[in-house]
Amino acid sequence: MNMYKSNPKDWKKFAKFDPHRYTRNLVDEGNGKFNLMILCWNTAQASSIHDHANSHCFLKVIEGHLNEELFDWPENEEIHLMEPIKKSRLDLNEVGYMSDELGIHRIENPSHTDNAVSLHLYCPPFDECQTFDQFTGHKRSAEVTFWSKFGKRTPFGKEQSKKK
Ligand SMILES: N[C@@H](CS(=O)O)C(=O)O
Ligand SMILES: [Fe+2]
Repeated sequence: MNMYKSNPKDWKKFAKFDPHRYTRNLVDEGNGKFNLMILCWNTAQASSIHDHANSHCFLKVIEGHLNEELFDWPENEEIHLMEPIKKSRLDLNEVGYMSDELGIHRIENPSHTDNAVSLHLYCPPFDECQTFDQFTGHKRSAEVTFWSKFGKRTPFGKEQSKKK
């Protein structure tokens, strides 16, 4: 991942943006052993504070840049404001690593003019994680979803219910 130098030609067809939320676009399922995905961050889009469900997470910025805020796991249920213990910036072609052992984090495209795109490898894959409210420290489970898989929009809304 470190050696790869971003070339949009390689990944453009997976990079789908949504005006309301950052998107997760599945590129490869690694025979069930890992998930490789492209995440697209419109201007000012961010994830909520979340864990990584015991998975190892490698990410590389392949367009624009991203900011990461690292937090400690909340110790108890008491209402408290979560303060970042570290803030870092990931520039184009930079690689980061995250796991539950390091804590929990939040990623943001801080730019108000430029999109950002990142390549994520999760091993093992996961379909649920926990998200945390920065203002209370309270957590809840959240299903993680793909905006597209292998370049095709994932069925959603009416289309999805027709299939059930
Ligand atoms: N771990 C997040 C993206 S990020 O904010 O690291 C996800 O899989 O959606
Ligand atoms: Fe993350």
